[in-house]
Amino acid sequence: MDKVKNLLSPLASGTINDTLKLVVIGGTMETARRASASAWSGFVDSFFLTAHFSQEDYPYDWLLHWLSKQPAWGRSREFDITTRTISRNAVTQTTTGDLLDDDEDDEMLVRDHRKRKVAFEPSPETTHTIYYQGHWLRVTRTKRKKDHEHSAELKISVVARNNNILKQLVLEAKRDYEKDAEHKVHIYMADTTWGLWTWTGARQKRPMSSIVLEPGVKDMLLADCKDFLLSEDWYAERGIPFRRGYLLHGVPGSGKTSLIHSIAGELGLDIYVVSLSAKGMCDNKLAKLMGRVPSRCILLLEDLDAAFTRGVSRDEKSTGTPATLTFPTSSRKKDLDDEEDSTLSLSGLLNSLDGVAAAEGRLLFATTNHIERLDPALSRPGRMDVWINFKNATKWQAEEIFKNFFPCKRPEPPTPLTPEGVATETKPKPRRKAPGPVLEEAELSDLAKRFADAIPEDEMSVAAIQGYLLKNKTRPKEAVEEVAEWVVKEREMREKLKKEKEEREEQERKEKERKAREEKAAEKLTEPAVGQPCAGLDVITVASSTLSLGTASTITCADADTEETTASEGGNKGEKWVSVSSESSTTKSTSATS
Ligand SMILES: Nc1ncnc2c1ncn2[C@@H]1O[C@H](COP(=O)(O)OP(=O)(O)OP(=O)(O)O)[C@@H](O)[C@H]1O
Repeated sequence: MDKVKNLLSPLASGTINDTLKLVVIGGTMETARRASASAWSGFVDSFFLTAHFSQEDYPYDWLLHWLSKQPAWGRSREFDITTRTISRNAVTQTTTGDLLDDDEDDEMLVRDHRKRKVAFEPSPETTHTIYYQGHWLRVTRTKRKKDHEHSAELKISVVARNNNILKQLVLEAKRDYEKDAEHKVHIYMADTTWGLWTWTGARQKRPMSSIVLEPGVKDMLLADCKDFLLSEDWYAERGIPFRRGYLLHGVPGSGKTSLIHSIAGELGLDIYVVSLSAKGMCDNKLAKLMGRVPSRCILLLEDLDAAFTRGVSRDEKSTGTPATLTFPTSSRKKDLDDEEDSTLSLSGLLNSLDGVAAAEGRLLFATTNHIERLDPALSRPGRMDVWINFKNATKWQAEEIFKNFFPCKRPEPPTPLTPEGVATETKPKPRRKAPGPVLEEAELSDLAKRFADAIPEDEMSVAAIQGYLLKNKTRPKEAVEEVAEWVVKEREMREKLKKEKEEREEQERKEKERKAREEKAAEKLTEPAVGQPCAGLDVITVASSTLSLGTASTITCADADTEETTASEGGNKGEKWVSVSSESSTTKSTSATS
C-alpha cells in the first residue's frame, strides 16, 4: 500500500498538477478545433451535390472524353501529360504551349517535325475546377481498390439546389461522345493489371472500299454481321446463345486487322482488343474482362495461336499429366499457386468465351497467322462460325491497290437538283492537295495493269506491296518501272531472313538439347535420400518388403508416364543399386557394385 502511495505522490505535487491542466486545456482546444473544422466542412459539403462515375461504366468514358475537350483542363495546375492522344478531337497543345486544333496541328507537324501533339489527362487524386453553364464543377479522378480489384473513379461535385446540372452534363458528354463516334471507331484495350478495359482512343473509320480482297468476301462478311445483329429474337427462340465468331487466318500483312476495323466503322461498333499473350493475362483476368464486354461490340482476340505457347494446355490438364512432375515443398507450392494464378489456360479461355458472364450480342473476331496450331475446340462452329483465309496478294489485288494508292482526275459529280429541277449552285469543298502528280484515269489504269503484271501471284503480302508504293508515293511511273527490280530484291531479302531464322532455330534446338543433357546428368548425380521423393517422378511406393538387400529400406518410384518402375536401395556410397519392375511383377534385378 505504501508503495502505491509513493508512486502517486508526485501527481499530488504542484508541477505535475500544472502540466496536467495544460494537457487537458490543450486537448480540449484541439478537439474543439477539429470538431468545428469537420462541422464547417460538413456544412460546406452539404451544399455540394456529388456524383461518382466508375471506370466500369460508360458515363466515365463519356465524361473523360468531354473533359479532354475543355480548355480549362489544359490550364489545370496538375495534370498528366501524354503524347498518346486521347482523341483526335481532344484539346491538344504543342510543346510551345499554344492550344491548337487538329488541322493547325497537322500543319505544324509538317512545318516543324519536332513538335509533337501533347494531350492532357486528369491527374489522379487531384481536384480540377471547371466552369460549366454557370456552375463551378469540382472534378477529381481517383483510383480505388475494392475487393482486391483496382479501378478508377471520377467524382464531380457542384453547388446546386438539385441534380439537374449533373444530369445535363452527363447527357451532353454522351451526345458529344456519340457524335464523335459517328466518324470514329473507339478502341478499348484489355488492361491486364487491373482486369479492366481501357479506352485507348478513337480512330477515323476506314472505308470498306480501301480494303482490297477477292470480290465478294467483304460483302459476304458484312452481310453476315448485319444479319446476326438483327437476329436476336431468332437466337432467343431457339435457345442458341446470341454470339457469333469469325476466324480470320492467314499470312501476315494481308488485311485481317484492317478489315475488322473497317467493319466496326461500318456497323458503328466499338472494338475491345485482347492480346492473349500479353504479360499478366490469366484465366481470372480474362473472365473478368469478358464479363465487362458490352452487349453490342466487336471483341477482337489477336494472335490467337500465340497464347498457348507458354501456358498449360487444356489437354495436359485434363489428362492429369502435368508438364513437370514435382513434389512441392511449401514454398514451391506457393510458387505453383502463383504460377497457376498468372497462367492462361485453354479451358479458361473457352469458359470465358462461352460462360454465363460472356456478353450476348457481341461479334467475336479472332486472328491468327497459324491456324494449324489452334486447338480444334477453339475453332469449332459455335465458337468460330465463319472462317476466312487471307493469302498473299493476287495480281488483281496488286492492281487494285495501285489504283487506290495514286490520285487521278475523276469526273465531276453531277450537280444536285432542287425539288423544282433546277441545278443548285454549290461551292465545291476545298480538298487537300495530294502530293505528287494527278494522273488521268486511263493512264492510271494502264500503269496499274503494268504494275500488277510484274507482281508474282500469291508471293508478296499486300502490306509489302503497300510499303513499296509508300516509298514511291509521288512517283507512280517510276514505281512501275522499278517494281521488277524490287521483286528480285524482296526475294533475296526473304531468302536471307529465312536462312537466318533457320540458323537461329538450329542453334536454339542445340542449346535446348545441351541443357536437357546437363539436367539429366545432374539428376543422375542427385541420389534420392531414403524416404524422400525422387525428383521428376510423381508416384512413390515404399516397398521395404520387396527387397532385402542391405539394411536400408527400398524406395520404388513409378514414372507416371512410362509406368516404368525402379527401386533403389539406400546406403552408403559404393553400395548396391537395384532396379526392379513394377511392384507386382517380378524383380529384374541388375545389381551392381561400384
Ligand atoms: N487486303 C488489303 N487491302 C488493303 N490494305 C491492306 C490489305 N492487306 C494489308 N493491307 C495494309 O497492310 C497493312 C497491314 O495490314 P493488317 O494489319 O490489316 O494485316 P494483318 O493481316 O492483320 O497482319 P498481321 O497478321 O501481321 O496482324 C495495313 O496498313 C493495311 O492497310
